[in-house]
Amino acid sequence: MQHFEDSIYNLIVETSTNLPGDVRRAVAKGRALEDRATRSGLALTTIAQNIGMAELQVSPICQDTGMPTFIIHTPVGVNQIEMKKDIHSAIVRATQNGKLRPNSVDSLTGENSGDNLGAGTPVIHFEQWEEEGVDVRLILKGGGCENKNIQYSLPAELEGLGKAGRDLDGIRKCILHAVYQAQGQGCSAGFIGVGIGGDRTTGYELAKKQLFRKVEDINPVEDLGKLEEYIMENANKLGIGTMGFGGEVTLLGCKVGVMNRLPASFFVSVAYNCWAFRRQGVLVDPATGKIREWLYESGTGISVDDAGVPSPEPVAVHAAGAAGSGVVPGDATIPGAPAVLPAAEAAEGAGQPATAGGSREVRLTTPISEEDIRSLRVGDVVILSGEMHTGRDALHKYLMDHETPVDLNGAVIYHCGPVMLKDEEGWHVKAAGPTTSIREEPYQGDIIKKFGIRAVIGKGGMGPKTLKALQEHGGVYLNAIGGAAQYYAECIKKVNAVDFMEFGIPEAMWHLQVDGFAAIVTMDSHGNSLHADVEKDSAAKLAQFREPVFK
Ligand SMILES: O=C(O)C[C@H](O)C(=O)O
Ligand code: SF4
Repeated sequence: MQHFEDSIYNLIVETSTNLPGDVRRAVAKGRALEDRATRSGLALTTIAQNIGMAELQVSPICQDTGMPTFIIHTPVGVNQIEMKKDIHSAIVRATQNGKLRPNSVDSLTGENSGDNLGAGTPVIHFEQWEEEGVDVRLILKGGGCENKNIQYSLPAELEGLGKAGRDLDGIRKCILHAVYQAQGQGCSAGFIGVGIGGDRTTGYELAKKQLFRKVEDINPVEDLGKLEEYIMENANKLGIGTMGFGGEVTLLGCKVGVMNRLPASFFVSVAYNCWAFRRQGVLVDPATGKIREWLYESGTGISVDDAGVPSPEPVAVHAAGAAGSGVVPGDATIPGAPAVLPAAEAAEGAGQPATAGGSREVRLTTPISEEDIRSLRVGDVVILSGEMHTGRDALHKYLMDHETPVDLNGAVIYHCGPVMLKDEEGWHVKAAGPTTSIREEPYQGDIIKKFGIRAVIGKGGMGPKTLKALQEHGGVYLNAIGGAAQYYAECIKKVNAVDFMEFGIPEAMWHLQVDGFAAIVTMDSHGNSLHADVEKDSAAKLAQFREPVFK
């Protein structure tokens, strides 16, 4: 198996950077359902553009390259210990080359191992089979969507849906609830794998295994096929939309599997995967270790455009130059502005009642004044230039009772754990999309006030405590498009400095010079929150699924 390490390295790179054909078709289908002029439509356009950029630059689609999880079938007699060593070595190499983010963190000390190896990482499941080849499948599932996995123990009483019994209809309710509770926080529109039965561990395993099925396959169990079809027809009626912006498309795929259970247990386990659904597989020659065959259709050449035409060449997406803050009315033209903007203008030009309608494009340069922030409203598109600072879990906790190394008055904090590489010239950003902001809810309001921060960028929105602080202090929450790591990396012109490297690369405080960084105001300083509105609205819509369907 001389070439096995190389084969695994290629598998990792392909999985991280090139979204497979079936997933792309699902994204294209979603785009066709969504009005392009709405906020969700614009988000899908950015996602499509990001998919193209990642492939072209052979860089991670999303900065969170997840928990590398391998499922491997080997013929009897193949040395699994050697294979494991090769996998580890390929993981280290992919991390060094910026194809994977260092993602393995000591749960007690918080220390990042730096090479993606550590207790429990990567995850490798071996199984023997009677075929002659070695089948290796890999999924890179990020932390944000992993956090939205959910397990139900039936019978249960479900919010909005009432009683869910130990039958197909109870399972139906669990799945709809799972989609609802994820809101936009797992970077919807998502894919779900569902495991019925098993115990708490094997139920989740079964759910994750469903994610290895092809998006377009047909369930061999007739009842489960009907259930999948029903979910695909109805989950979109929840109106959560891409990134939780509200809209027509919330779910791109649903796969359900079943196994036996104990008489006393009835688990329904749901694995939620973001749109950045990165999984691939290879069939490997057991003698040489060379790749014989790729197991999922390559994404190359498969358009993510709803019209089915080849995607346009990805272009630089930053807004060019001119310094200074200023509010630009929605119909103004900004040369070289991000791709999201022309579509927003088109919406207004056509006078469509898009949810993004009435929004403006506002250019701001850091540090930002309170006056500029107070003028912003939910729905405005902000185009930022100047310096911003990354900060996520470790930094927020730290800042609660420490000082900051840089002046944060008027500053912008970006909830982001980037992929970074260093060479003789210094640090380079390889991928830099937003992380789920709600994790900072316990700290954010206090931190905003303590340091005079004016804007927080992240994804998925924040809660009432932060909203109150934004109102009192004069701040905004800006929602960037989750997973669009190449799109945002392009806006980062320079790494000015870094603090707290001891937190590890994703958690360090990176001081980044940006130009034309576009994000949407989803929480403003007047007490408005798009996230609260969408959650309330989708909760009301969930209740329409209360009555039994599968009797
Ligand atoms: O860790 C990250 O960069 C993002 C994470 O996957 C998330 O969705 O919050
Ligand atoms: S940021 Fe979004 S797209 Fe990336 S791994 Fe997390 S949930 Fe997935």
